[in-house]
Amino acid sequence: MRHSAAVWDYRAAIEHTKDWNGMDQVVLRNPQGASARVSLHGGKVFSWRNEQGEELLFTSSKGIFQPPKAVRGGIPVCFPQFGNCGSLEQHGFARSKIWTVDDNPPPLHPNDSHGKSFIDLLLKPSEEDLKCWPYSYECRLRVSLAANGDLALTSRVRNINGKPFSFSFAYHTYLSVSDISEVRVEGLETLDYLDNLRQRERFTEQGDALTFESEVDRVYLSCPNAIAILDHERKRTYVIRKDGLPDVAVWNPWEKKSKAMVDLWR
Ligand SMILES: O=P(O)(O)OC[C@H]1O[C@H](O)[C@H](O)[C@@H](O)[C@@H]1O
Repeated sequence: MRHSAAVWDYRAAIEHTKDWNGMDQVVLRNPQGASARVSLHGGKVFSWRNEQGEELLFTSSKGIFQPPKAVRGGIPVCFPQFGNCGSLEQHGFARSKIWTVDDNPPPLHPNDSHGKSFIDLLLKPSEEDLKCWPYSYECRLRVSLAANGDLALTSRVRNINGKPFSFSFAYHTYLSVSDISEVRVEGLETLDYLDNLRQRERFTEQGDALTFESEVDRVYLSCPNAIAILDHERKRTYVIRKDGLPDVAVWNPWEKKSKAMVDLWR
């Protein structure tokens, strides 16, 4: 008896293109029509759409793309520093560097490859970069879009020459939500957090879910590996799963009078 099966060619689901500014970008698609767009500027996922074509990530309307500035929105990669806890620029330099595509990436695990498209991006220091941060590293970012539309980001940082260094790392994910007063975050209850609005003083979360009535800028410590963001108005729930990253930062700016998100960028 002969068997036949449709073979999923992940390469066919990847499109290399350019944005209006001439910057290289990569579009991943899944068979159901979901997509993710990744810019080589910053290695940033700046669009993630579901099967209905709805955008799931927020990008500032003032975020006109002008390298080397990082537009506020999408999923900026914070490396080798998160926030301003170090000598480097806020959130490190990775989000404003030009990454390259690895044309020969390690394959997906066979049990986890059906209908999945992915791209591996690499960041390595230039001679100029070494003057600011004198460590030889290779940062790999794999962005994958699954058959069910799930988006996954996986990073690996390699020390190239054995000279020790320490770093912090974060995915600064901007999710698109409706009215912020209709949003709640579940999974952070009872946890300790550092409040950036109070000189990083330590508090314990008291509510049964986090809601937003004013500006919030916190780092929750030692979080569970799944949290949920419920958007009641849109009837949409984002479940964020993580592995290997202990803390969760929650930031929502606030325009006091209009209760609208402050739509700024630097
Ligand atoms: O303005 P950016 O550099 O993009 O950073 C945006 C925000 O990032 C973090 O979440 C910080 O805790 C905030 O204080 C900061 O304002």
